[in-house]
Amino acid sequence: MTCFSFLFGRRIDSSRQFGVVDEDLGDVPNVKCYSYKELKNATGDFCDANKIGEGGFGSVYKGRLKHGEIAAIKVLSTESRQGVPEFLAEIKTMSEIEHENLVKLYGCCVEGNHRILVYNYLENNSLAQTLLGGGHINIQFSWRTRTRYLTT
Ligand SMILES: Nc1ncnc2c1ncn2[C@@H]1O[C@H](COP(=O)(O)OP(=O)(O)OP(=O)(O)O)[C@@H](O)[C@H]1O
Repeated sequence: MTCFSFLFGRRIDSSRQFGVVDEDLGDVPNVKCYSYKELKNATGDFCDANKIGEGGFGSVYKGRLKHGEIAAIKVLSTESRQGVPEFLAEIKTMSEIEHENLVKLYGCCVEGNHRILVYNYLENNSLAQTLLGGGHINIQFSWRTRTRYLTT
């Protein structure tokens, strides 16, 4: 509850940079809120050495949270084609779904203009990279296996 009061409280400020949010946040379930400071510490100040990827949302960093959990920390970039509505939609969707094959949303950070999502960290990068090669991947599939995954 505290988290979403906080979201509401910051909506006006964040709208300057990310655009006004029309979404009804009332039905968003409780999600853990992280401080920007904790995520900054977790990622070594979002340093390049900890950057693990880049998506439509912005940069993704690997970090160690204060209780030791390793997390994938997705920072909404100001240049992102996605905005606060997509950020909120991702929180809503991911907090409602729990499945062994889906990444788990630990929580988010909404502080000033910072919009950050915190997920559990998955080894071996994305399935696409594992199948297509490239990057530092520990799994090596045979071409027969790759073809099977790509055609099913
Ligand atoms: N939970 C995670 N664990 C480990 N690495 C991750 C995790 N989430 C994202 N990444 C890395 O960050 C990259 C970008 O991920 P992100 O989810 O932002 O975008 P995407 O799904 O690749 O693309 P889009 O945002 O356009 O849908 C991924 O390809 C992956 O390498």
